[in-house]
Amino acid sequence: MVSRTLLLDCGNTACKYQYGEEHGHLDSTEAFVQLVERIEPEQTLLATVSKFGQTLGECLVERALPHRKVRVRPDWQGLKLAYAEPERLGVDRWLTLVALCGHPRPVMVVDVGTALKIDALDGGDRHLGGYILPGMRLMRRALVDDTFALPPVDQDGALAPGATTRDCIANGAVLALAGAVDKARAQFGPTPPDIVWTGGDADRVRPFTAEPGQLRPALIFEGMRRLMKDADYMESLA
Ligand SMILES: Nc1ncnc2c1ncn2[C@@H]1O[C@H](COP(=O)(O)OP(=O)(O)O)[C@@H](O)[C@H]1O
Ligand SMILES: CC(C)(COP(=O)(O)O)[C@@H](O)C(=O)NCCC(=O)O
Ligand SMILES: [K+]
Repeated sequence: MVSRTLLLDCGNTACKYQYGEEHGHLDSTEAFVQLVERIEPEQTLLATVSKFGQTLGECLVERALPHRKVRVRPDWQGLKLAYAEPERLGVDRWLTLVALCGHPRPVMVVDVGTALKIDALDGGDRHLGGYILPGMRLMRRALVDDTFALPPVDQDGALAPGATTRDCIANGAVLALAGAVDKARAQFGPTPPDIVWTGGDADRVRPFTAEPGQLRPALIFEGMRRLMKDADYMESLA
């Protein structure tokens, strides 16, 4: 069943899909319609935190294509969420925790997308809370939008102090995000957690942190595949 299920992970910048061995990005509803007409999935599992993802959900309804939308379940398989209102946690964040559930040591996930999200588990499937920061592009764009003199910057950054405006901006974002990740690690208790990285911009930050950790680009899909194996959970979405 999993192999004939189309998995969609719609973030605020990019909508990613997996279908068996195939994966890619979808940047329009037309591209989405072409995809489903070509592959004819048995069903679609949609995880979205974006308007575009919501539109794809409507598109599936209009075409009467079988689909389910991932919802946060506060007590999934003993995964205890730190939020008093668990349903407020972004499904993308929850899916990274689902993927890491059962990790035998404290572990911190760093998801570098539109926003940079940090969440940690204590090694016993208890969520210790997290952080939400502007991601790489948002951080740079905020400077352009709210100043008169600062230009848009596209180049990759590094940790060294800049000697041009562009380098100062590019490297400032790297410094802020890599620094935040290093600082966050110390907030999750006396045992420094393992680090797992995901998100489209992970490799723009990861090389500049103290601990390289592990890169798992498809972590959200790993979470979705785990949920697919849980018939009760899938049933609860129907
Ligand atoms: N094919 C691609 N399309 C869009 N963004 C991409 C692509 N490949 C890498 N990226 C990078 O990934 C970032 C988005 O990361 P992602 O984790 O998908 O964010 P979100 O889940 O918030 O949409 C972009 O800012 C861009 O730098
Ligand atoms: C924090 C987010 C905007 C991140 O979105 P993304 O960077 O993946 O596009 C998303 O996880 C979200 O809408 N969360 C709901 C609020 C929360 O998690 O507390
Ligand atoms: K995301």
